[in-house]
Amino acid sequence: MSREGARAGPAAHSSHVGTTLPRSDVLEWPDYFMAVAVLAAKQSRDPHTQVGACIVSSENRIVGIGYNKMPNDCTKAFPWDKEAASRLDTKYPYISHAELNAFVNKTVVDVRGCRIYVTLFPCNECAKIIIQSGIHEVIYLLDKYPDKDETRAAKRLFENTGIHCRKFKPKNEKDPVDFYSVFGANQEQSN
Ligand SMILES: Nc1ccn([C@H]2C[C@H](O)[C@@H](COP(=O)(O)O)O2)c(=O)n1
Ligand SMILES: [Zn+2]
Repeated sequence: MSREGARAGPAAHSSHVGTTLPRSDVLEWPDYFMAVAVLAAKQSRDPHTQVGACIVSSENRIVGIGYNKMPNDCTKAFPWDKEAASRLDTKYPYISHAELNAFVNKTVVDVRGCRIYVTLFPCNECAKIIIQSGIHEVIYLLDKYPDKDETRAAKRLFENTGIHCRKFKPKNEKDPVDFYSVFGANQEQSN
């Protein structure tokens, strides 16, 4: 069917008001939400890894979006380095994670029963926020650091609390955005 919509023939027309059929080739919800997370990630100033998160209610409403960033007014005052003689001179103690920012930016009081779409598997600190806030499902794009203690601890926390984690699988044939663009060209897509 053409993307411009279609004219209903006499048979098809019987269950529709008017003569023009509604478009059927729309984005599936999961692809839409992960695309929003990817777009949010593209706002990140992290020179190495851009991360996005999108919290979604059981009624498929977006209730929070975030990306990894330095706290407000700290973008220039703190380092972006991954390595330094002291961890205090790296970005890690200062950066505010995408999941935390999505939670801070929430537009509803309560996110219990929501799910979160994230471009990177959550760390243990974000896992704690997810658990404490009552989010019950995590859909992630890439498990980039499966061997890091932060990831392993997050998995333990999720397993222990029954939070369902699953890898995102696009539903539409054509990606609405290049999902893996935030991870660079040669990123492994299987994990
Ligand atoms: N759950 C997570 C884990 C990490 N991030 C952010 C923190 C850093 O900005 C970046 C990871 O940097 P890399 O070690 O790959 O240079 O990802 C996050 O937002 N959420
Ligand atoms: Zn985190």
